[in-house]
Amino acid sequence: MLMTVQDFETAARTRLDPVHADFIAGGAGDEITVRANEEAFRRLRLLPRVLRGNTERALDITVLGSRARTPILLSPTAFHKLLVEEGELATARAATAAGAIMIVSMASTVAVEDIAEATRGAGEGGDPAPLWFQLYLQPDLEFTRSLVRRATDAGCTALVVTVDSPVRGAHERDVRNGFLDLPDGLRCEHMVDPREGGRVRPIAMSAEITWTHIDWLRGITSLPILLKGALHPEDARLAVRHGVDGLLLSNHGGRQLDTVPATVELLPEIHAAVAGRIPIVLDGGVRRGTDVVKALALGASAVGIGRPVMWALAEGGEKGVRRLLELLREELDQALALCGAAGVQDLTPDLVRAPVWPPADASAALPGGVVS
Ligand SMILES: Cc1cc2nc3c(=O)[nH]c(=O)nc-3n(C[C@H](O)[C@H](O)[C@H](O)COP(=O)(O)O)c2cc1C
Ligand SMILES: CCCCCCC(=O)C(=O)O
Repeated sequence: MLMTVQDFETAARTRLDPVHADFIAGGAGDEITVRANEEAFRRLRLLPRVLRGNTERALDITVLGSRARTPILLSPTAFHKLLVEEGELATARAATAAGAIMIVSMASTVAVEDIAEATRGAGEGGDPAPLWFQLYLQPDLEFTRSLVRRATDAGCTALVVTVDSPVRGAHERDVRNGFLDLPDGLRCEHMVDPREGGRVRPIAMSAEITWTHIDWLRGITSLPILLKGALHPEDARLAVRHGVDGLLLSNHGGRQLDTVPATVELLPEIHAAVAGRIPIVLDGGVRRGTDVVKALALGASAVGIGRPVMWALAEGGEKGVRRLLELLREELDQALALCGAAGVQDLTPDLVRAPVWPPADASAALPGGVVS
């Protein structure tokens, strides 16, 4: 029975090629950050309010003009056709059924136009859930401009620019497994270049990209721009100065620079740096409704999930992802109820505790004055 995100992973692993399971689970280097993301959520404690009389909870959000029925969005993940034949079409239908924002990866195996088409009429009242588009800025600016135009024309309502990848992280599992390219028959649909007779370009992860490129992007689009992967508070402040509309606080699920901090640990500092001027979405290690509550209480406007969607897609295609999103919604609603909250807007930092035990002034009272 699939009751938790962990159950989806366990079930998916029985069906998946172990090489593909490693591609999903893996991270960079020693995978210290992969583990840190989940551990950091586990370390935090919730301190609920009581007797608040909230019989129903509001889970809906509006972020950068995009309305969603849940604060849990689908972070961009590559290559869904590795897992099921329909690939991103299945994911997108499930997202729209849940009223969840899906961020389409630039490395998706279905084109954004087809993904948008698949979501039409599939949402509540016929409205599709919002689609956002993730970009790795390519040094070939004309090619990047054509991608922005495609995403805009397809109806995407925000651009998410991944900035943590001047080079690709060291995915040692993939190297050991020899998983260095997509199998025959699959391709990154957005990298097909009509100017070059339909050649499929490699995705450039380029160290040439600077804030000047962000200014350039700001100048060619009126869509909201979020930066994904800026972790330093000074870069968060620079993002605001460069006209960026939001941050996706992410360490790429531990797949880029290993040993960076867990995102939820950075959240208070980043929240203070942007000082409410732009919204923050957080991803990395979100596996439970209580994790969503913790991130929102600490200042995130929404959270993203990456691997859980991949496991659910591998386990059961569109149905699997639908069930996953329902499950997380149920967990979130229950956690809100137990916190005494009427909805996500009621979540405040005082509901979260990072335990330091024993407290400094109490340690003298322990037997022998020992600090454990
Ligand atoms: C298999 C896989 C593929 C990913 N592909 C992309 C991608 O194409 N673009 C991107 O910006 N991030 C990508 N990410 C990172 C996710 O967007 C997200 O930051 C991360 O998965 C969140 O952590 P979580 O997996 O612990 O939820 C990928 C992650 C995984 C696991
Ligand atoms: C060279 C293709 C890279 C696809 C990007 C996928 C990604 O970001 C990941 O973490 O994997």
